[in-house]
Amino acid sequence: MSSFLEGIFGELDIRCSERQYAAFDGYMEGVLEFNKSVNLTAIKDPEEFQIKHFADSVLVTRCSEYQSADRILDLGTGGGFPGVPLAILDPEKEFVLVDSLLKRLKIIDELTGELGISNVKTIHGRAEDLGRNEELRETFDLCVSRAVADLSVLAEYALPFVKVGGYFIAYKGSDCDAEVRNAGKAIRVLGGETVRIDKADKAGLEHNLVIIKKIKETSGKYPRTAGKPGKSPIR
Ligand SMILES: C[S@@+](CC[C@H](N)C(=O)[O-])C[C@H]1O[C@@H](n2cnc3c(N)ncnc32)[C@H](O)[C@@H]1O
Repeated sequence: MSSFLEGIFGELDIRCSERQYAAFDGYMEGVLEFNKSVNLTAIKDPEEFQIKHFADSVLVTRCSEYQSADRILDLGTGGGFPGVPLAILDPEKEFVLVDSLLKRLKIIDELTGELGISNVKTIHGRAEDLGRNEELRETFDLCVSRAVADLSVLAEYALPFVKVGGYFIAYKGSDCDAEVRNAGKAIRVLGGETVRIDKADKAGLEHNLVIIKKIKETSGKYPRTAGKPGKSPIR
């Protein structure tokens, strides 16, 4: 199975050891098995899984903002994306995976434990609550997040976790210019500044990485209470 992934990673100039490929295979098999009883992903075909979950997750490794980060938060990780593939690729970095659904995190814990992926820690909770926890607030070099919320909402979830000088990278669809424009005020109010949008156009992938720098502390007013950012985004 790993030869298919090797082919895609080859196109992306990503190199892995046999052990890492075995971890990717084991994680996919585990997710697909658990997926029979707990909804983790709509993707069931192994090749599509490797493109949309593994290759898509690890494209961020080309960004210098990722390369220089040591402590990384994956917000709304679901079945472990992009956090687990990144943790397999970069065992020297520390990954914290947050989600409001405990069932999904327990599966990630079980699979990463079995596969010896020791640089992953999961935390259960909503971003709006955890973002006020002093042990987490403004402690991450980088926050990444894929398929969680509109950027104006996501900025309120993510930016409180990022250290001043660190980055938030949002995985977005191929056509996200209007979404980024609409989130301009929220990003500014929360202490961020959009640096650039990286377009992914390799290996059949179509997405954008929106790279936001944290340039000043987030006001103590944010994040607002659970549910508020979604109901009335900062505009
Ligand atoms: C569509 S899934 C995406 C999962 C994964 N990031 C991916 O790309 O496959 C969105 C996930 O975000 C989580 N989520 C949504 N809002 C959240 C919040 N406010 N705090 C924490 N997790 C949240 C959901 O529980 C869900 O697992």
